[in-house]
Amino acid sequence: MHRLQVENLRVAVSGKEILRGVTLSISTGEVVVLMGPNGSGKSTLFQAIAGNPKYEIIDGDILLDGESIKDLPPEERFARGIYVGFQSPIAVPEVRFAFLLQAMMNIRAGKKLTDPNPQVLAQAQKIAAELGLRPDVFNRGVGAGFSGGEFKRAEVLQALLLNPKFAILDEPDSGLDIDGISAVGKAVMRLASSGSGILISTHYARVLKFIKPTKVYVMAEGRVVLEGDENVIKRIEEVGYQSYFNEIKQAFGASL
Ligand SMILES: Nc1ncnc2c1ncn2[C@@H]1O[C@H](COP(=O)(O)OP(=O)(O)OP(=O)(O)O)[C@@H](O)[C@H]1O
Repeated sequence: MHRLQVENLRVAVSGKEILRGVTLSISTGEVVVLMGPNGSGKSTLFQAIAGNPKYEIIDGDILLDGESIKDLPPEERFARGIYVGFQSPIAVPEVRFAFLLQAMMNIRAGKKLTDPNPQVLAQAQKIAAELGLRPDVFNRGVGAGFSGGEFKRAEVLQALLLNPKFAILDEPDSGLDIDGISAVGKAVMRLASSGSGILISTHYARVLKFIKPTKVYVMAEGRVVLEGDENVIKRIEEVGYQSYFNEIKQAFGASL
């Protein structure tokens, strides 16, 4: 079993402190859902875990199996088994999607980027069919004219191909049609049952139709303020964040 821990993480962007002490953990095989109002810091956390240098770690740590990875470059974190799918992936139209997938798998296997690896495309085509992703995407540039839903499916496809220790997916359900939500939800559960640890952010309880979380975290103003189970998601959907936070405060006298 592997464990990814975020400990009292404080992160600044452009000199502004956004994360103000985030603590959470994920083990392989778990499906952890991260919720929180707009601007609470979910994407910032994902960028910091990925190692985006624009996100300055002021304090705290990120540990993989007890070892700090916060000073490692993004590619080394990737090589160690952490895959992060972003909320708004960047298009790189000059690189064919099929080439990106082959390069990604080669890097992980310690091979040269350009080494031919025809099995990758065959496997990716199979996964694309499961995700309802049109096969012509492989011959297009990365993100070149991808619709919002195609972008999201392409991110999840990469996670399925890699079967990483940890797949961290920022709102993988946003912008997807009903079939897409179902396909992505099932894919996430399959990834977890094949041993990956999953951390996904979402704004909607509809994911619960397909995803059974082992744990739910809620962020507010740069911190994790609550940990619970899927009932937390259901209640937030019913009453909204502010009323939910008020209910918790009244019940437990907690400061959120
Ligand atoms: N480069 C930046 N400069 C200044 N503020 C930033 C920068 N990047 C993010 N922020 C701020 O950090 C806060 C957290 O943003 P973040 O995108 O992490 O939130 P989120 O929880 O993912 O929100 P959403 O649910 O809307 O996607 C926001 O107030 C945002 O405006």
